[in-house]
Amino acid sequence: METVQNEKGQISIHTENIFPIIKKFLYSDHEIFLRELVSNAVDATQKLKQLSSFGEFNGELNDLKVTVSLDEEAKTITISDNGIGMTAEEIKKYINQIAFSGASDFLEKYKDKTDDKGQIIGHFGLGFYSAFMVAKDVEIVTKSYRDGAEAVRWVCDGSTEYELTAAERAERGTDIILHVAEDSEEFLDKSRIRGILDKYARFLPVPVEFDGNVINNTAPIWTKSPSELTDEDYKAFYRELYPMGEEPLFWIHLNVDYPFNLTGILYFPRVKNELRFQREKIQLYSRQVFITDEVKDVVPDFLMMLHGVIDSPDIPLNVSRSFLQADSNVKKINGYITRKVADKLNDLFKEDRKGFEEKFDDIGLFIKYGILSDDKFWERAKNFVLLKGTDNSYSTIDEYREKTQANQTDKSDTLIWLYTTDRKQQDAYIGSATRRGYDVLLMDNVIDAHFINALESKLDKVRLQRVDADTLDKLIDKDINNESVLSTDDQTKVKELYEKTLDNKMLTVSVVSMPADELPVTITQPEFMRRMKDMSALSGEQSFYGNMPVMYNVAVNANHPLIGRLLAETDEAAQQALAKQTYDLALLAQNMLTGADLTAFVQRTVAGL
Ligand SMILES: Nc1ncnc2c1ncn2[C@@H]1O[C@H](COP(=O)(O)OP(=O)(O)OP(=O)(O)O)[C@@H](O)[C@H]1O
Repeated sequence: METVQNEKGQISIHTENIFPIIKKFLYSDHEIFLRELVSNAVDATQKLKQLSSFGEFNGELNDLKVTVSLDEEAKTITISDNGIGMTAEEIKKYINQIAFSGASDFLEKYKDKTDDKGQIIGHFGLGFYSAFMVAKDVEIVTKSYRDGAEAVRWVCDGSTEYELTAAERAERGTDIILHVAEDSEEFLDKSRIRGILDKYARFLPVPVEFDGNVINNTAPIWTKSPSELTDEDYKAFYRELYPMGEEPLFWIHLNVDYPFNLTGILYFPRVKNELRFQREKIQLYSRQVFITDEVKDVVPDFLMMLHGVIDSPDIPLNVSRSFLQADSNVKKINGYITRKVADKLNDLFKEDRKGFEEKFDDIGLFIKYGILSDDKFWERAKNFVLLKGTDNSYSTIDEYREKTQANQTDKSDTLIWLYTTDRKQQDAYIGSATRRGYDVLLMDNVIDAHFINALESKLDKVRLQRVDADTLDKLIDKDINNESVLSTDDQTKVKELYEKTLDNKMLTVSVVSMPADELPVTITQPEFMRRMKDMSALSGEQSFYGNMPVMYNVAVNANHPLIGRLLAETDEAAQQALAKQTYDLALLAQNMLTGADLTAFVQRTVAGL
């Protein structure tokens, strides 16, 4: 039997005192002391369980648990467990030596390597000594599980000296008693401690009791096998994570053990047409201990709008961000998650096309974002990303190619896909296009300006044009010349008349032979310039294109009967009035007639009735 020799000693033979550094360090993150101590307590109970399963511990396990308690009067926080406990020798070995050198190595390594908030990323590794971030004295009262072990007390006042004495403790296990320092009394508050526990200890595998309640779910569903779980389990867990959230669309259960360890559940939330989706909704755990919800770098950027949890002991948590990005495990994890997500989407598409279409308004944004940011994802997604038509039909890229091949291939053998960014505003143009049997895609999502560019660059011989980018004969130029009823001379006259009437350098007038049933005048905005302006508006940055004035083309339909009437008119004022009226009608069709111009138009029209 071991008898405890009372002793005082030096923890470290080094002269450098690490405690002032611990105190100053990670200032805004002092709360993690509780995570470190509670996870040590959990580890102590898990170790006992393991010993028992190996037959090395034959006593009663009883109910393994961790208790956190607060004594506001005595100004202490106590973390107790009924795990393996420690003998005096073990304290000297684990606390004085290993933990101390671990903590000082950690400090040595990371004290200069902080991020812009002055924090160490991941902040793992400080371990037991993080207690001194909030405590002036730390006391350990512990009794080993070993037969006949005696209880011991270790006390340290934040200098490198410690005291080890015999103590009283009825059962095996450990109490870590923190005598809270004056500047940390904020932690002597029930709701504060509860808040910290809820954050870090919510899914720890052993019951954690505080204030008479068990605060954690010891078996969160990501630790279970998918075959044990129902849809309702996944939904219930989502509600547990995000009580305010809408029901998720679907989810992916992640489970790998080679070449890295990772489990988790990723949920697809409903996002609709929002680019400001909520980020930082994925929580990162390491063996059920919450680490952070800043998963940037661990999860591919385009998957950041997913929700859920990832649990991996293989993600290095105490390295700076730039190291994390370069870490080969993190890269593999990124690739794995991207693959799993693509697989899931592909399955959904194959197994339930209708359901996939119904969800597409929600997941389309995300799929398109993935296509834009990750070529590997594009390789998969090109088979299931859907294009939505103004008739609300959905086609895959291949289906759409087939659908439009016959009627929308131009003279240079390029497929022209027409699209609208605003169904209402561009209604007149959509109408003209569909009358010719052309299909028009709906590209009204915030991300579509970029998606359109991506499609053009990834697909061979496909170009996208907004329905109002030019007259239809120019948009899909099949080299068919419509006969003009006007002579070349008359065409010049019409052009000059419109130029004089409109008197605007931003407008380029041309006379074009179009079918007689199209509008007499059409206003179009060239595709390239408009797209550049849209993209620069989306990026919110000042740019060359963003600052360019808007130029429009005014196409006068040579074959429209009104233009014939215009030429026949002998009075110049009447000619100009007609030109102006047809131009205003074109503006009106494009929703561009506003303010005083609109008022004048209405008055003129009323007067003419
Ligand atoms: N509640 C406890 N019961 C039994 N042993 C403990 C307890 N707390 C700490 N120890 C012992 O002290 C050692 C040092 O703890 P410390 O938290 O500094 O490091 P760690 O848990 O090994 O690693 P890290 O915290 O960096 O993941 C532990 O490995 C364990 O052996």
